[in-house]
Amino acid sequence: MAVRIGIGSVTHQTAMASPSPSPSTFSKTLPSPNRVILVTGRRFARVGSVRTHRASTYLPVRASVSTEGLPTSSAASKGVENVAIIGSGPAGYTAAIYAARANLKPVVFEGYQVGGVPGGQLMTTTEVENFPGFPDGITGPDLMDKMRRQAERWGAELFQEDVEYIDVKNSPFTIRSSEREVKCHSVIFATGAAAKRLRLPREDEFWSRGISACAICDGASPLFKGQVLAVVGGGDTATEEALYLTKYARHVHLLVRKDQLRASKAMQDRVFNNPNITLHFNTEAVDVVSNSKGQMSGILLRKVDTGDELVLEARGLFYGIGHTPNSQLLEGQVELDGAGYVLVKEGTAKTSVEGVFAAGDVQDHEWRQAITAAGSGCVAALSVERYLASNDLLVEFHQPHTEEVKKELTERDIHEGFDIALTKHRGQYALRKLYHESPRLICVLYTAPTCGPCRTLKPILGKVIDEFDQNVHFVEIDIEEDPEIAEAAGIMGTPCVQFFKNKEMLRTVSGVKMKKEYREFIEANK
Ligand SMILES: Cc1cc2nc3c(=O)[nH]c(=O)nc-3n(C[C@H](O)[C@H](O)[C@H](O)COP(=O)(O)OP(=O)(O)OC[C@H]3O[C@@H](n4cnc5c(N)ncnc54)[C@H](O)[C@@H]3O)c2cc1C
Repeated sequence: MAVRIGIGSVTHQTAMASPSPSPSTFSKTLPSPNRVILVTGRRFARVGSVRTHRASTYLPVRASVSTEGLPTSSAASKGVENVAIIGSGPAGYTAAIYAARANLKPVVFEGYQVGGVPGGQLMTTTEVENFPGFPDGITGPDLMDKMRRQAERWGAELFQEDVEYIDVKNSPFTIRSSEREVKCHSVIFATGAAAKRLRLPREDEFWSRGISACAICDGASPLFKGQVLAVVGGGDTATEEALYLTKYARHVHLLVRKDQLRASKAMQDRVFNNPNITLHFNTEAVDVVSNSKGQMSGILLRKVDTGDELVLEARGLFYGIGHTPNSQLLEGQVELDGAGYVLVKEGTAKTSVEGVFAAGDVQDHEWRQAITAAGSGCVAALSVERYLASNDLLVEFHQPHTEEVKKELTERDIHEGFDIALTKHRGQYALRKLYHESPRLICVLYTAPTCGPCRTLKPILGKVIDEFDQNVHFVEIDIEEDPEIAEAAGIMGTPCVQFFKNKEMLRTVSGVKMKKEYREFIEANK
């Protein structure tokens, strides 16, 4: 049923973002001096809120079509890429930066839903305080956005797609996602690991707001400093997390489901001898409880031997129940350890298969930090370069130098910039104008600056909108810049997409959904 909401007259003006193609050229240089291919490409000048930026892009043309009918990535020598990188956490993007700077033009599968979101685990956290170079800290999504832009700037080809199939038994290797197939001489596997969760009823509500899976990352944050905290688990991870948290917490409770610890004897002794840790055996967490301000205030516990339930006062709950490496695609092809971590030769990124390298948490059950993942991504990319060169497989791609044109938006741009003929817009001024004047279906994306999934959704939705250019209008609303309009539209969280037509609200879609869901709705309502 259609719902009507009122978006009144224009009260505030903001800038618009709209792509305008301008012709340019780029060259792709192959090793032999007489093999230089010049191709006319396109660059897009974007008018953002403060400046215009010209970025070089590779030609958006697919070189060939695979036997399966899927497009390949852009042209490489005989359709075989130097390297495919799977994963877009710190390991994947660092590998992409190094490989791109080595002129390898890496193809990066950033992922979409399987094994995390594009940008990896840090997209799910707020402040990152320990990544070098950011003395005042940086939010996880901002850090990953910077890494992504750096990879893109040096020429990495990025696809927000999950890899569904890999064949590294036959050379060249085959990587297949839902949308394309790539043949490549080498692979960097950087698919990370997911912290195991308890799936408590209110877990999503308090994730990063009281519940965490990383004491080293979050223990010192103001949310937890000086508070009573709890850790779940009985192995080395949980005991280590509990001991680490005693540096910052007022007191730490260790919740163990069994009647004993699984951790090493040395760790057990350290826990038993620490007066700031209270052990609770035969105890499981059932849910978290909150106070009247909506903050986490305790944990509902159940004694597994008696069934008794009680609330333990605590402001934080840390999961120390292990991680699951995202290595399923390599099962049966590359050697994994008992827990599924990719085995690499010590001190290298080399796996049991030549040309297949692994980096980051998927091969590291011990350190699991952004900086160690980034470091191993660097090692993997440099190893790929050596591998390709020593096997005479390396094909170099050179990007032309491009200048960045900065333009401050003037008041006049803002007043006169609105053009209903353009498809993509930004801000409440544009939304109000379109709401009243557009005959097209209007797709509104509500975002927030610190929302990681918003950054995942933006390019995805952008591509779908491009498919329906002229049939749809798109507006992005930053709910911090335009709180009134978000409130009027009843937005409770971001990302959120609303569709309007003829002043009727047709549908609200919360969170990040598969591309086809947006595509099908637009197709049916355009
Ligand atoms: C809540 C939280 C807070 C943290 N805070 C900090 C911190 O403050 N400091 C710190 O140093 N570390 C922190 N960490 C740890 C840090 O995030 C990880 O160590 C780091 O992200 C590992 O990087 P990675 O590149 O190996 O993998 P990930 O970041 O896990 O990225 C894996 C990537 O692989 C992709 N992927 C998976 N499967 C597929 C597939 N089939 N196809 C395509 N792509 C796929 C995913 O989409 C993702 O992009 C935190 C972790 C969590 C969970």
